[in-house]
Amino acid sequence: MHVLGRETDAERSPSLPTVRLGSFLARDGSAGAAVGVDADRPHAGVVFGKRGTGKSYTLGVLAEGLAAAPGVSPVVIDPMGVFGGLRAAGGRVAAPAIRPGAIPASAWPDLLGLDPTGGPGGVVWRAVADATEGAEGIAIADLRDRVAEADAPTDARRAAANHLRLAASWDVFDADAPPIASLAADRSPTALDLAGVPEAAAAAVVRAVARGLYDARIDGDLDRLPWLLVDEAHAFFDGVADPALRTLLTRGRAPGVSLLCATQRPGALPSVAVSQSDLLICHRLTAERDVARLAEAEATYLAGDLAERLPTGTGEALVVDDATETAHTVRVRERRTPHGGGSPRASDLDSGETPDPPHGDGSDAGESEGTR
Ligand SMILES: Nc1ncnc2c1ncn2[C@@H]1O[C@H](COP(=O)(O)OP(=O)(O)OP(=O)(O)O)[C@@H](O)[C@H]1O
Repeated sequence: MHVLGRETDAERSPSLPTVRLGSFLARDGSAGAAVGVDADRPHAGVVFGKRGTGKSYTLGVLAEGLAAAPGVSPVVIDPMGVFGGLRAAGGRVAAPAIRPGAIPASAWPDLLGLDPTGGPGGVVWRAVADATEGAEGIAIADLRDRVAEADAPTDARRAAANHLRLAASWDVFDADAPPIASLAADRSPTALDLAGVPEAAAAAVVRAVARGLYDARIDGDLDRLPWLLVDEAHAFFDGVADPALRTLLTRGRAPGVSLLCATQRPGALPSVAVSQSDLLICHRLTAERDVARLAEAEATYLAGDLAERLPTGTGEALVVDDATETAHTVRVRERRTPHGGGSPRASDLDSGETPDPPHGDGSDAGESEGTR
């Protein structure tokens, strides 16, 4: 098997943790040798592709494979709620829950859409800083108590309290939330279902999880090597999650934390996401800005017209392997667990409905199943 992200080490290679990705795709469309992804060492990677070309599916293939690999633990950020199928691989789907103290005081104004330099933003910043100093298990209610006692104008205190009330309504903050390291304590994959969670709250969750996994490895609280798989990643590089994701990209490999970002909008990711990635899996892309981001991999072996080289079929991808400095076309294997993405098709629905009577047969159509 050709293993992406692994320096050639022919003797040990077959026994090292590897995730099966698919097969090489020959020019005539036939499947060639098996292709895998190295799971022995930590990596940073991106999965790109237009809508419907197979990004989430590929992320699911990787999550399944990681769930079967020794010594690692996949955690999936699932903004669309499509990774429930991982339960069939022994995985769990968790509602997001983070401690308010997981977001640093300096990031709270931004999280609440407040100006950090003064007024209500300043009141919130101080309240979080004071409340979290030397204390754990802080609840949003504690922060509101601090705000009420703050030495600040009434208007600023009232606005700060209102914004904290809004944050409480997101239902992601919980003073008793389990430590982030518990998400990656064993090999079973965890999908954090963020479907329907407000954007700011989802960003807070991603920040807390990315930073929490990193800190847990640095502090020696996590035996396994976590892999954070972020679907729709463009949504998280533009807000409070950004610094934590950048930390994983630039410094995650030293403590052993991997990051895989999937997006249909590569152009909306920062350059560092591509320049720091040693794994690049690219399904079909057409927008110039997105192809340009891919070109920033600055790999000479990618020279030529990239858009031309991208395969067109669903589940087909160009993979760029930094370790061996090669680019190949692959067909991603089929999932072993159910995939929740893709658009619904009317022909897949088993409605049990009686077909409509032929037009003009004179019968009283009455109230049909579909209109009740
Ligand atoms: N490797 C594959 N093998 C077989 N079918 C696949 C493969 N990859 C994708 N598909 C099919 O294509 C559909 C779309 O894939 P997927 O949901 O991953 O798209 P996407 O690129 O994530 O789109 P979106 O941006 O809408 O989330 C899937 O539901 C699945 O049926």
